[in-house]
Amino acid sequence: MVSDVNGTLSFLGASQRFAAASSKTRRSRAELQALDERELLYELVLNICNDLDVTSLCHKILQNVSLLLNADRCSLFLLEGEGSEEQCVVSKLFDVSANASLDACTVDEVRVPWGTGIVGNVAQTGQALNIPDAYKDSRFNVEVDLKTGYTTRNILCMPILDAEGKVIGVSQAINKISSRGRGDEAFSEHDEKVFDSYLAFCGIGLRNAQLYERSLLENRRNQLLLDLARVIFEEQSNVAGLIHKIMTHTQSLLQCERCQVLLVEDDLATQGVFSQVFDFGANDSKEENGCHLSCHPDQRFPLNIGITGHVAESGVTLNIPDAYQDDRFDPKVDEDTGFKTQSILCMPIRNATGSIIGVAQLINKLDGTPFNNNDQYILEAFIIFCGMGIHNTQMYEKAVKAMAKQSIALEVLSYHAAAPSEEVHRLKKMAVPSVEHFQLYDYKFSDFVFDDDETIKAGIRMFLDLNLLETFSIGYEVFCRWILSVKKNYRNVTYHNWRHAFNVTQTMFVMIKQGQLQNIFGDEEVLALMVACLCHDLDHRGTNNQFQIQSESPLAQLYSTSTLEHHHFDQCLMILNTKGSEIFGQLNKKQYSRVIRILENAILATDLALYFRFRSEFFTIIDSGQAAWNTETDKDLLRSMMMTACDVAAITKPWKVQQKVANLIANEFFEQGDLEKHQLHIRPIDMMDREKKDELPTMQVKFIDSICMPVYQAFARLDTKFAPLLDGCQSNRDNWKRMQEGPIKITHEEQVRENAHKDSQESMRKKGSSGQLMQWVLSCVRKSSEER
Ligand SMILES: Nc1nc2c(ncn2[C@@H]2O[C@H](COP(=O)(O)O)[C@@H](O)[C@H]2O)c(=O)[nH]1
Ligand SMILES: [Zn+2]
Repeated sequence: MVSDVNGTLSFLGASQRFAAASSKTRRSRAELQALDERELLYELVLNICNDLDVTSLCHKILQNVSLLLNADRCSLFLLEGEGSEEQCVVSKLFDVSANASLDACTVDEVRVPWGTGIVGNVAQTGQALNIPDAYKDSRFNVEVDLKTGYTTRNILCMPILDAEGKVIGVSQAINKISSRGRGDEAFSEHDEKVFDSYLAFCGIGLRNAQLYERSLLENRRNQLLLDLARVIFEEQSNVAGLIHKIMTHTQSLLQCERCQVLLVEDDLATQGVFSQVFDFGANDSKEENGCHLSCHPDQRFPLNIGITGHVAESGVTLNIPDAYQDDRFDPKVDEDTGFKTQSILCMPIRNATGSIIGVAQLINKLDGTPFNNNDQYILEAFIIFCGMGIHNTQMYEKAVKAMAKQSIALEVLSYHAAAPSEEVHRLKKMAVPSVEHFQLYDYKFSDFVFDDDETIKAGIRMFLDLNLLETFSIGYEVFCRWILSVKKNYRNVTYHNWRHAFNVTQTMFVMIKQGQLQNIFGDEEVLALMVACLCHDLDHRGTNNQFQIQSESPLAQLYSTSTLEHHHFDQCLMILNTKGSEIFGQLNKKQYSRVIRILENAILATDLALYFRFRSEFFTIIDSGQAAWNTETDKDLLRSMMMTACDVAAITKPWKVQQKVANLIANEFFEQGDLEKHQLHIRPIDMMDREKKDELPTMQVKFIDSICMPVYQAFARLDTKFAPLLDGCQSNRDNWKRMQEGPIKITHEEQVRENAHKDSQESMRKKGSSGQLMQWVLSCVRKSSEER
């Protein structure tokens, strides 16, 4: 250990201590004494001018001073705590004689308060003191003589100034050795001059050595901080491990008996306590595994007690030289352990936002001195890194916990999301009527005449008709559980409920069948599209993306764009992964990832923002007649546009159906508008404002013109098989347009057509019930073939 900038012991290595010492061999004492005064002064200046090690330099200065002045002993003090309240001079080397080696000279540090005694006085005034009889001078402290048994007779004490004339230390020569062999000779005026001249050079040399030492110190400190930063960023997974590493570094750097880190509880419910205390002793193992690091997560104690409590609450650093003299110190902490606390350096640890997350406390420096500014300076830098490291690690631990919680929540959710076995078995036993029974090939299909069970059966029928269960080896029970689970995961909201999803799926089914799209799409795409339609609004809350953002819902925090659509897809995956509902369970890896990719794109495509982004590209390839339906890009575009066409297909339905659905949509919009008014305190847009309900016809015309008409026109251009969608949309537009002027009068012809459609639906339904026996027979056949 060597001295630091303040003149106190620090951590520079022994090799560095002597590295800078002059390489020039010193002349013998006899040779030096033979020189005249000018030559001697020159020789002694040369002797010190290359030494950049403060301690070795001080030793040389004192040896030279005792030679130069014929003094028996010399001492040197350096200024510490410059400009602060604690400003003092601290002995560097004490009572050095001309022949004493450096090792023999090292003494306990003596601190002389500013202005006190002879040394303190010289430091304060910057004036030399030549005292012929020390015992007659009131400033002389006899204690030292009493302690050492040495008798001080006379003293020559001089300030050491730097190049700017500032006091940087004090040197003192004691007891002039008389040339006449008598003991009564004091230091002369001539000695004062010689001492003054020599100290002028010494001051410059000392300042240079101090600066050099400071730069070494700074270098070493930076190196240590870099090491610490590396350690901190290596260890991000566990707070205890990280703190152990930090404390090992801190203890070895600052050489103290104990190093403690106390973490503040950040859980709101238990705030106001230290939640974890880590204690590392100088003799504890550096190995994390076999370490004596004691961490007591269960020993929570209040924040407002003792030194650590004071620092945690006030955020102020405390540097206490004698703990027992400080009222805030609680001596009980030593009682049980037998440990004697002497000095304490205690600092708050802050995170990146400046909040106090803990406290670091160092106790008792190994060399018995109090903690100095230098220690404080180093610890401060350490603490910044520690704060970052602890904060990051805590965040990481929290994230790991949150992930674990999330997977538990998912497990629970998945359990409750699945349809109950009784329902699955009940459905499994039911007959599934034909496509004709439900009129599933009809663009004019409406679900209103069917109950929930029938919609489920119609859903199954569509998948059976497309041969998807057989193609992908989907077990019938698995499929029943899956479709029931999908239905169960739609909320009972006004419009975005199971019925809407079911109708969208039916439109997709007609488009595929009537448009003979199985010639373009493979089975995987058909499967993905049908699943996408049925799942595309899963867990919809009856409020749109804008509402999620405005209400800062957790969903919006998770996904900033296509918020709900991402959530619908997540829910879809959750059901697909639920035990017993894995309809993709028999797909090979390649098929599975392709189907999932198409499924995700299709669900996301129901965000109208994406429809607007991609539709012009679609219209261009349709109009150019250059569509390449064998390429993934064009097929992807086609699938996305089909999702929109199916999603808004209520607009193509017979007028009565359209009116009913438009009212459901409008009511759900108004419910959102109410929430916006009363919860978010914002004014809803006209479409969601129930006060503007009379404007529904105008809004429907706008909706048709801006969104629906362009997509159905494009499909009608693509293939006339899709024209009924456009016709239905056009007819509804006409009706809404007419309604803008007043209540609609339906023409006789329109009424006849509407009634005919209704009758045919009703009669198919009835036929379905009278033909139940037949269906039952068929289902038995299917069941027995499955069992086989
Ligand atoms: N103003 C109207 N908006 C409608 C109508 N039908 C549907 N929509 C809106 O279109 C999107 C479809 O996306 P979804 O996946 O959420 O169903 C959505 O914003 C609907 O509210 C209508 O007749 N009028
Ligand atoms: Zn939808």
